Amino acid sequence: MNNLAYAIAKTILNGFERHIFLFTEITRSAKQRFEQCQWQDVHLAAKQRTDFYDKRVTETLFTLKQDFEIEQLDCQLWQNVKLAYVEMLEKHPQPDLAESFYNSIFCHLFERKYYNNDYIFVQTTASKSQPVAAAQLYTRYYPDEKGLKQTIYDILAKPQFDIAYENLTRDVDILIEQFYQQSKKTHYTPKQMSFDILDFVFYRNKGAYIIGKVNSPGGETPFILALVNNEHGGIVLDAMLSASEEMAVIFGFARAYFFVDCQHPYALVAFLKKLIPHKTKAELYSAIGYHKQGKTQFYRDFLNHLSSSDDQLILAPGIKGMVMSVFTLPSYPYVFKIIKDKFSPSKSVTKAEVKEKYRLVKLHDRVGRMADTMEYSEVAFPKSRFSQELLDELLTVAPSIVRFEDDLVVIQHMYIERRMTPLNLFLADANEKEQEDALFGYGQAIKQLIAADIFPGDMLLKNFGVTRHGRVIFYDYDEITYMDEVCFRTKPEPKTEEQIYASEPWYTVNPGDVFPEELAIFALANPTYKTLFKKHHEDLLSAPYWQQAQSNVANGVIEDVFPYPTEMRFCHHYLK
Ligand SMILES: Nc1ncnc2c1ncn2[C@@H]1O[C@H](COP(=O)(O)OP(=O)(O)OP(=O)(O)O)[C@@H](O)[C@H]1O
Repeated sequence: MNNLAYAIAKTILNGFERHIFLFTEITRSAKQRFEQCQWQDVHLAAKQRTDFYDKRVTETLFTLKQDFEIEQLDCQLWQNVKLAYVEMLEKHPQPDLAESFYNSIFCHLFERKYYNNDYIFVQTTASKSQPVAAAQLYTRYYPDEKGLKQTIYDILAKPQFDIAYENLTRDVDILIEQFYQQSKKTHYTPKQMSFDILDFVFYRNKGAYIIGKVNSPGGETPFILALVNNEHGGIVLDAMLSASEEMAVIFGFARAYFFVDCQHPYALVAFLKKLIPHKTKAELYSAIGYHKQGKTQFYRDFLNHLSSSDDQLILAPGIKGMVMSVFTLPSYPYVFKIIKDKFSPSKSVTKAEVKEKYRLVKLHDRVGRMADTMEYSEVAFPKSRFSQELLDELLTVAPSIVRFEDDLVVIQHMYIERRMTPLNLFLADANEKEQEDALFGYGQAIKQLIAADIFPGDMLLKNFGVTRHGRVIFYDYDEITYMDEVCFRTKPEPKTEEQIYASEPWYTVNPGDVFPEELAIFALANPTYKTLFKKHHEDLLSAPYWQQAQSNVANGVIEDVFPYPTEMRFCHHYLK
């Protein structure tokens, strides 16, 4: 192997290792933030960590350009760089992530035509790595040895929290009862059971989660145990979830990423995939904070799906966006969103501002109410897979970023996110019970977003989607702002005839003024929807609710958002 290739490969690996070092450091400190209720710091750390990867890529590119004067691709040299890198990864604990980092570097340096396995890791070589297979991820407990309760105490003591549990006896009794109620597979004697518990606590927002499974002759019962801090120096077991749908919601694509101090994400993702089969590996990588790896994995999955399907990419059902053009592959549950070259006159944002808003959402706590997006550059699709209508549309609305290369359509920049059913379409097809649930969810989504310092801007029904779990999620980010950028007002009462019949507002309206009562006029014009919405969220139709939310945000109040139904909380068993 030539020395130059080796030196370049080593520089890239050094950049990656610095990334892992800093990522691990900030991830590890999540335990302390949980114990000490440092909720503002939790958000800050989440924001900072999401940015780490891009920062390390930029630094590494700088070093490479400076040390090796890289300009044009030397084919032989870079094939050797990849070989040297593969060799270096043989005993590496995170070969999968290191490969993605390599891809990021290469793709920043050279053109798309070289993005193949000679130069980058389109396909991974990581699964052959030994250390990953040997990773110690979980501890097996046998309740027969010390008794059921003591075993559960041992499991809960393992994280070695610096603060005590508020009332362990009470919580463990409820926990045992919950297992009994939720899963028949746990109806066995301690002698017949064992528990596999992941050695890492998952931290996110104000919660901590212990994840594992019960093994018994009846089969496996995967579960997630949610812990919260009572903010008076005690930890409380808050809920136990064992239904796979509920577990999937905890790992949902609209949540912030977990902080999990695991040095073997490849093995952890494989373990989680068995517990929550609904989730793809890509989603699980993202959920544990490796969102760039999630992106790599998503693209691999998507290429596989493309080669094993034959349906056409089409415009996404629903009302067309004024800023984004959105398309989808019916057989794949994602949408592809591109920013149009020109926006409708009613939109005053610029392309750069739209990108900035999407970035804000990536870094902000999404509180289970904003879809996560993956941002891609230079994405190539086979031209034969586009419907003519879609191709015509893209070339009309975004010619500057769509081009043809041989039989490919290459899109210079796009976002990819989970496909949902637009709320306006969902409501049109729903029965009254489903409509009520969805409108309840719509109001909840708005309440949780504003409590998390996100003013959604455009709250029309078409800007929200309904997931397959029935959750309502916001996905139109071009008008969002922080709460202190708006002024919530009540419309003044008209007094004179002139004012009553005025076709334009007779009072002054400043930029940033918002009249919450207008939500009922614009978003809820349909009287049935308005009535159902008002049943649960009448408060959202007047300014004081919003002003209170705004002042809470300004005072640093961070509300609890539980990623599970409130009726599952253990406190219902002892608080009356
Ligand atoms: N995740 C998704 N799942 C399903 N459909 C979606 C999704 N995201 C967007 N759409 C569809 O594409 C349309 C336009 O998307 P979006 O609201 O993001 O664009 P926009 O240009 O920002 O909209 P607006 O004109 O309201 O500003 C939506 O109304 C919806 O029909």
